[in-house]
Amino acid sequence: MLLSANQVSGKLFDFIIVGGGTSGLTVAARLSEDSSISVLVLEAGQANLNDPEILTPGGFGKRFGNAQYDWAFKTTPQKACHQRSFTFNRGKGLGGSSALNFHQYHRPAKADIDAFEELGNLGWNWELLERYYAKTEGFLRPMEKTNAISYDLARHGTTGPLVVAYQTTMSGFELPYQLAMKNLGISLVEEPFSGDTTGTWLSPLTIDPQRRVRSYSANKYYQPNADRTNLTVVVSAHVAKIVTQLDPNGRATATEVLFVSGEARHSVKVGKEVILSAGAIMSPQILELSGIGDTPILQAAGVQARVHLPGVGKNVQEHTNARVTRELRPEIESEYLTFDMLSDATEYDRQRELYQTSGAGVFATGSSTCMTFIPLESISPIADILQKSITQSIDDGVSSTSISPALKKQYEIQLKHVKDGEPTCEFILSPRLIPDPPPGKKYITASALINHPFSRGSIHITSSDPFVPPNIDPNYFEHKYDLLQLIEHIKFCRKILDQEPLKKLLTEIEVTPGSDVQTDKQIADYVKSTMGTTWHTVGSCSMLPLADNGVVDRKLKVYNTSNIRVVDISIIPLHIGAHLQATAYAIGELGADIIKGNIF
Ligand SMILES: Cc1cc2nc3c(=O)[nH]c(=O)nc-3n(C[C@H](O)[C@H](O)[C@H](O)COP(=O)(O)OP(=O)(O)OC[C@H]3O[C@@H](n4cnc5c(N)ncnc54)[C@H](O)[C@@H]3O)c2cc1C
Repeated sequence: MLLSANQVSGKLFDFIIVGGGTSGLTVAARLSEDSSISVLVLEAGQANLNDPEILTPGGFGKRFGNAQYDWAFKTTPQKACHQRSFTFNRGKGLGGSSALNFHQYHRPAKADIDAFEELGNLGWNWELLERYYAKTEGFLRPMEKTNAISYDLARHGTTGPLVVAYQTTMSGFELPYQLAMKNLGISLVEEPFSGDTTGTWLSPLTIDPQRRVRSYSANKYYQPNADRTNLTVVVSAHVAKIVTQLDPNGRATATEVLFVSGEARHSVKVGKEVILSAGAIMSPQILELSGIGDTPILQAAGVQARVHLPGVGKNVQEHTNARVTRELRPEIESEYLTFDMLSDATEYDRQRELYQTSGAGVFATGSSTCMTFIPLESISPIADILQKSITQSIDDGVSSTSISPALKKQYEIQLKHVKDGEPTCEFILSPRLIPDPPPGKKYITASALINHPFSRGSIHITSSDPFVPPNIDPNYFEHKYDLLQLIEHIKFCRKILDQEPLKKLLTEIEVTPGSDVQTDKQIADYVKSTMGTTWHTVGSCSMLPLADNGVVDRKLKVYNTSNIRVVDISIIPLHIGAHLQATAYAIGELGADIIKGNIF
């Protein structure tokens, strides 16, 4: 049930979950299955329940920058990107980023998950995570079979709360894209949920195909359980700090959580555990505000250190993306659905009406569904040279000690994945010009993503004020390899759009980067000037051994605390080749089972 801050103020709860987002509401739903324990969720944003702006699938992106839904964090100026500051949109309100995301739902490659175990987290491997991915998923078979869709039902969860389904309204580019890829030697993947993602496939989406609405943690994990008397949710409750007591060995035990609602400050008492699920930006911030982090960073921000934990807010990894856009030929454009249509005010209203009356049109669709995951050698003739250069650069860093033994372990796995031909490059076809199309034309965009960056950034507080956002530094292109790879990706995006049968749908006009951008130097400059985030930050509360700068152990317990866990996407220690929501839900499901003592 939803209660006000005053109604819970001063009260005791067994479990207090900070953040009612993707992982947080998953944990809350599972823990409150046991009616003998009390669970409180504190969410900084509003409830936003049954809100058509969230539920309408094609409305994604429109809420960016709107404080009711989006934190809209800003990064520090990025020196390798002409000092640009990037906006890191993050969902605010019940559902968190699952209320703001673009609906794509899929799993990473097996090797990505097995790497968690290789880094010292016994049991965190594909075989285990596969069960929790399935537990979330309520996969629905497509109502109509098309040539572009292939799946193996045995690999999907069909009884989980989250509706996962293929898009009912296709853009029209799905098959031409897959055929173009085939002509480029990239084959179709029969079932990308199997742990083998290498190739081309269509992503299912978290859109309910019957009701044509967003399926997300608030309407699938919270609302069906909202009448449980042992599950309390308070919205507009901005958590400021976890209060801890130290034992003689310096181990911290959470006793209270302080939060601000409106102008008023409140505290709630914790009986068993505090679970941080505030996401990759805010979970490290709350730990640091609570005096858990790297002592010099805490002191500089005016926070008294309680537990010296240097890994907090470090090891930050972020997916990046850059794009090539071409115009659709005017004589065939009426046959294809693109989001560009919405930049025309009359068409926007027509599409809204269409969606409201019949659940059809652009607003019923999610974002891009055409995905490709492949190794660099599949797309670049200089892959080998680039890979030798990054290997050398890592070796040099290790010799000069600029790369720590802990980071070396991560890089060894990354280099092994490169050598083994794991799919480190991602391509997506989007039916639109990104970001803002002029009215009257249609476009398609081939985006290239760097999914396994070698660069590492940080997220740290600079103030003890919980309303001052942390300093977010993704440290883009710390390693030149990340940029050099992206240059090769852009060249391949051009090849994709220049390949039949896609080619014949397009005019000769390349909108971005444009035909005058040809040399590697020009492409590099284009990437630095236009590249975007993929909203996929991980690593800021890494699950790693303490000696390797870990923040949580394999049971997601914060080191040197007795009852504080982090259960969200921030615990991923090494980035994965997938969009993150499926993994955020799986971490929530697995985290709940760990807390219940069902596993480990
Ligand atoms: C714009 C965008 C598009 C994306 N598109 C996709 C996609 O198409 N497919 C995909 O797989 N993934 C996508 N992702 C990524 C994926 O949705 C997220 O990685 C995932 O949902 C994160 O889950 P989380 O539980 O870690 O954090 P969140 O879901 O972000 O939850 C964190 C919650 O904590 C709350 N909170 C934060 N600070 C406080 C505080 N101090 N006090 C109280 N509450 C607090 C927040 O308001 C939020 O509700 C996208 C992400 C974004 C932002």
